[in-house]
Amino acid sequence: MSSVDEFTLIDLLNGGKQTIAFQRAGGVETGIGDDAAVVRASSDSRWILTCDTMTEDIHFKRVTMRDADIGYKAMASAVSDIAAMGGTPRYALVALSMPKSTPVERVRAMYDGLYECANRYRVVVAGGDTTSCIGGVTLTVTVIGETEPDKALLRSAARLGDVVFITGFTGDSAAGLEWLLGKNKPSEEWDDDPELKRYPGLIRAHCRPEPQIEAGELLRRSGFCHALNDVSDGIASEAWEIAAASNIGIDLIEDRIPVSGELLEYASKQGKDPLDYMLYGGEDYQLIGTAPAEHAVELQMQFKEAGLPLYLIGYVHEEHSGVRLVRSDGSAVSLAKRGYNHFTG
Ligand SMILES: Nc1ncnc2c1ncn2[C@@H]1O[C@H](COP(=O)(O)OP(=O)(O)OP(=O)(O)O)[C@@H](O)[C@H]1O
Ligand SMILES: Cc1ncc(C[n+]2csc(CCOP(=O)(O)O)c2C)c(N)n1
Ligand SMILES: [Mg+2]
Ligand SMILES: [Mg+2]
Ligand SMILES: [Mg+2]
Repeated sequence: MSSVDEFTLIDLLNGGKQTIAFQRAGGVETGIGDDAAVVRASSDSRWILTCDTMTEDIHFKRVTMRDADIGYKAMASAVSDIAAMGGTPRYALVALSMPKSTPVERVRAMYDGLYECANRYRVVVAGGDTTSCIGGVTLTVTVIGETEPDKALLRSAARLGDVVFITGFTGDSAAGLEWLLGKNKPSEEWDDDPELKRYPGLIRAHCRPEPQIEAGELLRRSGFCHALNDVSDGIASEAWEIAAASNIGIDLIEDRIPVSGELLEYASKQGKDPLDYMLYGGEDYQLIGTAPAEHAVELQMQFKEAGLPLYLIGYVHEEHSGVRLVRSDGSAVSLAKRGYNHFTG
């Protein structure tokens, strides 16, 4: 396994040409390769299908998340992939695997968090599955969302003449994770430690991410959005996915990428560059996408009216493929397709 990275592995799992033809005949309009699949539901509706897994020691530890956060984030990360398609989440199925020794109170707390998130985004939990397992707790949340025909916002839709936007701060979650791992304190004891109250925004970003459903729906309804992705693996990795799927290049302008005050403070205390967290950290669940430059101001106005932020952080480029970072002095450096990768990271 060590020689296969996560993305190469997924490419090996698409079932080959016959399966793709079978998927098309079955009404799958967008299959493996985007944040979620798009499937014909009726003449005027499309289902959006996605699932996301959170597993102990890979996505969370006792020292990085409270039990209620684990359930909340499992639901939030799956809902986020519906936002990344510009869809409206409707139903969820939840698969839970846990060791026989797991205290029932722990599971209860996880589900309190999971339902809190589901209620907030109006997702109906319609069922699931439960098994014992060897090892830690694993939660897999499948979400079914909805959109209109030809309205799903795909990674492959970026065009020359587009600007690149993002819906909010990135890097906070990765910094929060680093801070919590450094503290190494079981979450039950966080309240007793005043030090842990120093970066509430970073901890919130890591433990209670906010999937950008409202922004995704606004982007869909505006009719201006071309490509869209949610930031689960870091800006660099997600921008690369858009560039590769759309066959274009992307330039990100360093000074335009929004950064939170807490991340600036935290990174400077650690003697680190905040950009490392922003570009390569992941689990931010903001939306990054592209829209035609001539509609950028109007799109920003619509976001302003809705009380939502939208930052223009770059543009689509034809002179290169991949992603570059334009620094303050005007120089452009290639960004590695680096980010969180389950099998190489
Ligand atoms: N084991 C698998 N079998 C079939 N398809 C898969 C499998 N794992 C992932 N996929 C598909 O591959 C595509 C990319 O999946 P991936 O998990 O990288 O999505 P993402 O939204 O980019 O990232 P994240 O998991 O961080 O949300 C999706 O279309 C997904 O449905
Ligand atoms: C204890 C601990 N160590 C590391 C991380 C970081 N991490 C895990 S998965 C992932 C990418 C998104 O997941 P996926 O691609 O599965 O959606 C990231 C950034 C964490 N959250 N907890
Ligand atoms: Mg995604
Ligand atoms: Mg995934
Ligand atoms: Mg996801």
